[in-house]
Amino acid sequence: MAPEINTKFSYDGGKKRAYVTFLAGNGDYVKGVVGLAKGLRKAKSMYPLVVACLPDVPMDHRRQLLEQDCIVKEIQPVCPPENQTQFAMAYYVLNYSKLRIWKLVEYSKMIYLDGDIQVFENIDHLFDLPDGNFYAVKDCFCEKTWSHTPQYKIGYCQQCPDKVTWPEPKLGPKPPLYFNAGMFVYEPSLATYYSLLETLKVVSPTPFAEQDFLNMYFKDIYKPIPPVYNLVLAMLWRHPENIELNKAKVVHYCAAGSKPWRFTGQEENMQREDIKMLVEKWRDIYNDEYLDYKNVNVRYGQEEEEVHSKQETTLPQFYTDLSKAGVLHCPKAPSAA
Ligand SMILES: O=c1ccn([C@@H]2O[C@H](COP(=O)(O)OP(=O)(O)O)[C@@H](O)[C@H]2O)c(=O)[nH]1
Ligand SMILES: OC[C@H]1O[C@H](O[C@@H]2[C@@H](O)[C@H](O)[C@@H](O)[C@H](O)[C@@H]2O)[C@H](O)[C@@H](O)[C@H]1O
Ligand SMILES: [Mn+2]
Repeated sequence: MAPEINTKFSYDGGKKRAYVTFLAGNGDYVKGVVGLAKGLRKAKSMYPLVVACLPDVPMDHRRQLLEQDCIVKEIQPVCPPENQTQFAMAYYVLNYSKLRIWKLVEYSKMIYLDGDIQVFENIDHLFDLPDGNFYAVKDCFCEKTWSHTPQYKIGYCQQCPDKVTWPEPKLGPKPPLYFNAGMFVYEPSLATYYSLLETLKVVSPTPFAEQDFLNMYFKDIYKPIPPVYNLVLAMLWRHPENIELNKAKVVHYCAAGSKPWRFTGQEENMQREDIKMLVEKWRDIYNDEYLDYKNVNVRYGQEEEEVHSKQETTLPQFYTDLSKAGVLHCPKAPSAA
């Protein structure tokens, strides 16, 4: 039996890096997190996956995560101030607990991924984005879940800002760019962590819970990154002109009825061929036993070679992508040689 090899490095150039996700309850989101762990492995990510678990995550679910080589860390819930807010989804109140990930200061840079996200292509290069900013993909305001907002009411969306002009005289300044909080690149920091918790005490909760809160808190350092890094499924029918499906590196199964582990195809848009293809892509990874941690060690050696040889060739494309997106004004990309 080949010796167990630790197939994940947290360090890169002396700085500890890791992916992190959030798990609550004893329901079926654990399947999402197991799928994410296997997807990161298939994409040959060099960094571990930390799972921030609320106390109500049962031992059996934690065992499944440990078996997939996840780093399981228990976090305490974060409750927003007493409020009468109608959250877009009742369970969003538990999502404020995501704020605990700013306390993971054993890491210098982390990429947060929802448990209903899958990584189909290596995105390790995002860890090399310049420090001091908050990187995430712009969300879309066109789904019914946004019907409470002025932008929805007038048909305005940041994905197509010229379609409906924002009526500044009537509604005041255009809303700042708004990100989807299912995926973001951030730097853990105790100062930020305590500031977030203190600020939360004096901010009234809103329908998109911690996503609204994070957008408000980080609005001055938020830098949009291309939608290939977080394909919010509704974009496929709301803004297909902004999407190149075959280039999506990260897919976020956040549309109603799209969670792959409980997909029935009954809900609106769920009979679309692209949706059914993406659900199958997720299930292929989840059901692939060769991606289980216990089965990959023996093959680790030769695959690692591939990763190293491939690594040098991904950086220039990455810099081109992000400088094109206006995120990075970087000097001439390093030569591929
Ligand atoms: O019962 C739940 C609900 C949510 N989550 C976590 O909270 C994240 C945000 O919720 P969700 O993805 O359902 O929100 P959406 O992106 O669909 O609005 C999930 O991805 C999970 O990581 C969880 O662990 N258990
Ligand atoms: O707690 C609020 C949640 O808000 C976000 O989900 C929304 C958002 O994407 C809307 O734009 C869509 O219309 C909607 O379907 C979707 O559920 C995040 O994905 C999730 O992680 C979490 O922060
Ligand atoms: Mn999600």
